[in-house]
Amino acid sequence: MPRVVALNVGEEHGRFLLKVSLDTSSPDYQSFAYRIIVLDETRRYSTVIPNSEEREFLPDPSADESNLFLRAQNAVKKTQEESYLYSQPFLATAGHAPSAPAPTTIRFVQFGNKKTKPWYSAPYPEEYSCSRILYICEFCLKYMKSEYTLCRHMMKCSWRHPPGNEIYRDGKISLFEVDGQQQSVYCQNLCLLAKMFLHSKMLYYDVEPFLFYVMTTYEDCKYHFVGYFSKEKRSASNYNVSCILTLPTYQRKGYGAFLIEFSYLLTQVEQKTGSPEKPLSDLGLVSYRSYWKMRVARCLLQANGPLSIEEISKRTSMDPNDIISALEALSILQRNPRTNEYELHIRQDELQAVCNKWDRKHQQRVHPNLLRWTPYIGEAKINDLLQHESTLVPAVKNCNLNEASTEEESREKLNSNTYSS
Ligand SMILES: CC(=O)SCCNC(=O)CCNC(=O)[C@H](O)C(C)(C)COP(=O)(O)OP(=O)(O)OC[C@H]1O[C@@H](n2cnc3c(N)ncnc32)[C@H](O)[C@@H]1OP(=O)(O)O
Repeated sequence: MPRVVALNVGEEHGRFLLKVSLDTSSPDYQSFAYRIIVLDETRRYSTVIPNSEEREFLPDPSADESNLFLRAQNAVKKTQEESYLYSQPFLATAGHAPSAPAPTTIRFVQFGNKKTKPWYSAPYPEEYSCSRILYICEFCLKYMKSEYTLCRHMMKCSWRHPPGNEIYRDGKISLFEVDGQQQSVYCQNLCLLAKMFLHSKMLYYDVEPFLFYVMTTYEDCKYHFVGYFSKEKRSASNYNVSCILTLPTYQRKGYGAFLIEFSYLLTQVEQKTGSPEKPLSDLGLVSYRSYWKMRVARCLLQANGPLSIEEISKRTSMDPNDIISALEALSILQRNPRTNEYELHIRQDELQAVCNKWDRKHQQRVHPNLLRWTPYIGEAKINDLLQHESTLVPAVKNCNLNEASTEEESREKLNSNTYSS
């Protein structure tokens, strides 16, 4: 009888399975290099992978294997109960996230044609958390348990880009703005995906107050997902990024820096200053520190007169605290030990070196003239503006008053008049 050397349990297509790798040194199995046997609830071997025609060579399971199966089945049932608890949305959004990561058996994520190992567990529904490989459609972000389901889905899925407005395009790079309120399922799926690469992420289901900026690369007539950042529609704390992610397969290619630069461009258009939501992850911190250093160095190099931190903040849209941290990182801000006062020690060649290094590493830059975007103002504000506009344009107002019976109709008419002219 071959010796069991490894096992893995899970549920597939409603069947409870035990996958066992066998020691192939047994004489009966000499011709087999490696195999996985799937034992089902009836405790009979039901499938042999990879060559199902070799099934006839397999003996019935031994008592040991059957016991192993029962023990594993109980263990998995317990894990499923726990993972169900952690997957409850109210726990995740009410700030009661578990201190330990939720139990999961997901070892790989198949995203498009790329397979990645997740870094952390995400609260996918229990039947998905128990899959060894989670299959995700790279366009609509629907998650599935088997490759077969994904193949069937890909034949039907007509999405070829994120469900929002394309607000930036530069060659193959595009950015789409997706509203969490209008595309809640897509955005929830995006948050679950992000959770697999972020330890501290808390938002999974309450996506309505956020806008999502999704970055894609265009290839084979499709927009392939690269990364994204989310942003509160109205942030009381002046955060301009809530969560940022580059898919691991695209990391360390400059896309993260591009997304950061893009987020500051939006803040600049809004005529505000902003900062990323805290706490930052380790990777978030390295990426932001590197960007802040370059941005402040460039601002100082371009200055042709005295500059205050407030003025740097205005020019860069950065929060003053982040500017101070960048000045310290550039060793510009120093405390005079004699006077105990802070002084700026600027060396142009060092600042230039910082900028040159950044330019060499980050070929893909954000070009503000390619942005097609107006800041989010919300439906209530649009209604206010429309009302205000109707008092400013008497001709349109008269036309509406004559023809429209309700306020809503008159707004619709005003809209169609404004756009058709
Ligand atoms: C507000 C928040 O959301 S904080 C959470 C941030 N997000 C995460 O932690 C999710 C997982 N991580 C990620 O998605 C990515 O690592 C990101 C988004 C943080 C960075 O994306 P990337 O595409 O890798 O960024 P990019 O290639 O532009 O590199 C940015 C800088 O970080 C550095 N960096 C990126 N990854 C690493 C790494 N693994 N080790 C060391 N440095 C790294 C780069 O060297 C670069 O520094 P440089 O400008 O001095 O060369």
